[in-house]
Amino acid sequence: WRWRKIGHRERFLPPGPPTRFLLGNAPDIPRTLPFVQLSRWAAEYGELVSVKILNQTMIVVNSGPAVKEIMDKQGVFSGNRPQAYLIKRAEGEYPIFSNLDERIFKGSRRAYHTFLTSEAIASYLPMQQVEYARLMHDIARSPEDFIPHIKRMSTSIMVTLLYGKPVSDFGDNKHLLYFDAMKKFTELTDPWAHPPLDIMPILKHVPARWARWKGLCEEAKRLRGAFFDDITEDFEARYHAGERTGSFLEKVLDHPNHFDMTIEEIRGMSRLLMDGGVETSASYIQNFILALACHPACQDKAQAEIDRVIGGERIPTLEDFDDLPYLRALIKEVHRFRPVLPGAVPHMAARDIRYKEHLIPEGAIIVMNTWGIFHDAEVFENPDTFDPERYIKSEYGVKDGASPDGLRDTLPFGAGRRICPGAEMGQRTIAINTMNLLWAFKFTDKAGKCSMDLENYHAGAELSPNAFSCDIKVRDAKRAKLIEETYMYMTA
Ligand code: HEM
Repeated sequence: WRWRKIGHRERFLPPGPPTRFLLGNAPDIPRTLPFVQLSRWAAEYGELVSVKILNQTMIVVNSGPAVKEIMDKQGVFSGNRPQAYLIKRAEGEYPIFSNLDERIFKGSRRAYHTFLTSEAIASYLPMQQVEYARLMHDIARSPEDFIPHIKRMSTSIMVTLLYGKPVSDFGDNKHLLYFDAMKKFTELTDPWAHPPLDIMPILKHVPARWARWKGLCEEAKRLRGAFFDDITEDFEARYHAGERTGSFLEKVLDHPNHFDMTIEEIRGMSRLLMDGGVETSASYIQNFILALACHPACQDKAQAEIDRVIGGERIPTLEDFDDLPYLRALIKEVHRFRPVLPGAVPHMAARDIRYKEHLIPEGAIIVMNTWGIFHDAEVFENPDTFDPERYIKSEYGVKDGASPDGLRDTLPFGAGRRICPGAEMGQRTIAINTMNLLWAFKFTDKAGKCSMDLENYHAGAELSPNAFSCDIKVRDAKRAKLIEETYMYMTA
């Protein structure tokens, strides 16, 4: 009789869409942009929605207050991760899937808390400045390649932070290898593309000729190895020869007992930091440029502010950021309108969790619906309209009379015990690059082809615009000269 219950919603669960025998709601969740469907259900069923995928329960959290109560305040119960056999098979030690009580989770969080503090991040800045300067220089030289230039910058920022050497020192196109490997790797994270191995482990024994996923794991492992082996071996050789650049990994290896991690686990942690930091930052900056091209009035306003505060005689510095309220509003609106991780990264309940009249059972997957929260018409005026002014009118962008409870600037970076450990670093990369780009360039959609419609984004856990082109020109000759001189100075 237990079989007959598979796929059905238990009575004690929060409400949700009708289920089907065995499959539950699996057929109703689209493979592309699933968060749109989750948000429709949020509008229909409320701030907590339960979804069944075979016998697995998924709880979708759709409001700021619910995130605050369930994920932030009860973070110790809601901070585990669901297992992902395919990723583990391809990656080995990789702390994103570790649970809160595991040694590797504790060691890596300790490392983040020690070496990703505000002071530590400030100490990496001189190493990274050259990358920011190079991005402006590269875009000025070949504006049509702005997307590869952004990808190079974000890869290099992280390689420099972690391994103490810019990515171009490993070959001019090394960063493209990383993005190729990530493409295969993210295919493994598409839950609808593979058999449900985490729910039905017996499927792991299917012979390779009938299991496409086995070949995919091997391919992802090979491509990731082609990128990381080189960089890791180079770093370890330099480290053991006594070279010190002040990088994150050096600092961890200098204190082996403090973190209680094996060398394999430390290597896994640095791969995870790369994966956490590279594509997210690159996607955000592409989104930002697309927003400028699509909303020229917002671009004009941000540039007028930059010209007033900074002028054209010097390049912006981080200290300018606090004096640019419109730019800060624009950054927040891009995060709200097109969040890079619209469903964050799934958590799992370590035990039963109560919220109001609801019960989230132990073992349930918990999805923070960042998209749904940011597009809730009860909280945001015209949520489907791009409008940075909402963040000038109110700190969290909410409409008159709506409560900002549970909203915070770090919401796009997740929640609770798993909140993104690179949030401050990511915000800093975004602050510097957005100031620089607005100061340096005019972005124009001359062909009238730029659009932030969702159909121009690719599917997957990450919301990143499809490749697009826009006309990019340095704003004047004085700025062109300064860009060139700064780059020459930084690389001298
Ligand atoms: C635009 C930039 C970024 C965005 C939007 C972003 C967003 C996120 C989100 C939503 C999560 C999931 C949090 C959760 O489960 O509740 C996450 C996790 C993570 N991020 Fe970021 N992130 C960014 C940049 C970075 C950077 C620069 C780093 C590294 C320095 C980083 C490292 C990580 C790591 C290691 C995790 C996994 C944490 C864990 O499982 O315990 N991220 N990020």
